Amino acid sequence: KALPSPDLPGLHGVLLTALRQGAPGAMARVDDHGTTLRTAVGIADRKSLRPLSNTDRFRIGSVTKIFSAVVLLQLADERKLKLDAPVNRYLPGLLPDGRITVRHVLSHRSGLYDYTNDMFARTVPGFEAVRSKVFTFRQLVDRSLRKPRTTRPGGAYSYSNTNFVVAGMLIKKLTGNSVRTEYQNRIIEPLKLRDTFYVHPRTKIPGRHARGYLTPDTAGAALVDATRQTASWAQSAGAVISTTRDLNTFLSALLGGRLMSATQLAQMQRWVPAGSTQAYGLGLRRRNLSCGVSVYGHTGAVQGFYTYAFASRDGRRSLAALTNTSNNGAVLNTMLGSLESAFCGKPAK
Ligand SMILES: CC1(C)S[C@@H]2[C@H](NC(=O)CCCC[C@H](NC(=O)C[NH3+])C(=O)[O-])C(=O)N2[C@H]1C(=O)[O-]
Repeated sequence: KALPSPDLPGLHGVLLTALRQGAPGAMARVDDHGTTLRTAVGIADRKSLRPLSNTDRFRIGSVTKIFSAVVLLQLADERKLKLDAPVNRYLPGLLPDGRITVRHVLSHRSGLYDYTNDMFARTVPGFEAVRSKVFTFRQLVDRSLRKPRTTRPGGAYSYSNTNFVVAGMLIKKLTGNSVRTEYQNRIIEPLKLRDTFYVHPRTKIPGRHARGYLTPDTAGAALVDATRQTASWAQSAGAVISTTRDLNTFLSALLGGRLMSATQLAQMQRWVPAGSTQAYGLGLRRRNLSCGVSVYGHTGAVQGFYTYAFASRDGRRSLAALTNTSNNGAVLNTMLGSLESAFCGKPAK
């Protein structure tokens, strides 16, 4: 069943609402069976007032989790990894519970506590305390292990960045390479993602980019320029930099079956409930939209940037949307409307 045509005026309206709610800028790109629609409002830089553009690079936050999941599923195709094997088989002694499997980790059912809950309990002080820090994967996992598990292994979905730090450790151990090398070799180069980078722990976003502005917890307080950070608190859970075009190329390739076997793509889409209109697979979210269409991708929230990156089941239509603010629930919720405009078209009269 063909999707309704994308509603570009509606999409533009969503972005203008995000501006009214405090985002300096917002943009979106829809790629639909070879046709591209773009829209951008507001500014990339609050000092120079340069307008935001879809050519601007930005931090994609947890959309990074799809990159990590793709690498591990390719390793499963190469028989270097079994999804239902315990993590401790590959990383002896890492986790205190030998029952936690790779699948549990990639579907947020490991029960591993999310260390960012404490790290960012106070938004700006938490960010300032880590923005220049470089962490090892082990240090991040150790922070998590100081707290009790949130569920038994294979229990209910409970989102945790710790899971995708463990995913990064698995990538390093199973390939002998850095996460950066594996992203480059398996995703960025094959798909020619010219504006996609993993530069951790360098703090600069390479080339032309949007500046990102963190909204403080105190209402009315000035936005904090969060553009420069190591993103070392996130790494394989959230440190990739990209653009709307590259994210659409990536998601179209993924859902079009060009990044792994059909068997592994099916594994990636074994869903567990994750809220009333959401489900989670392996590093992949499914969102059910008001028009009955389901879309597949991930959201990202990293200091200064909110990202939505989703595609249709066959990958032939994709949307990437960005606002250069974060810690602003109204904006995050408003931007959900970009999915409706892109995949459900004009609302019924
Ligand atoms: C579930 C999410 C939305 S949050 C999760 C991950 N981002 C983080 O865990 C960072 C949270 C702190 C970011 C910060 N917020 C605070 O400090 C609040 N005190 C801000 O808004 O800039 C990501 O990205 N994921 C999104 C996802 O996966 O969809």
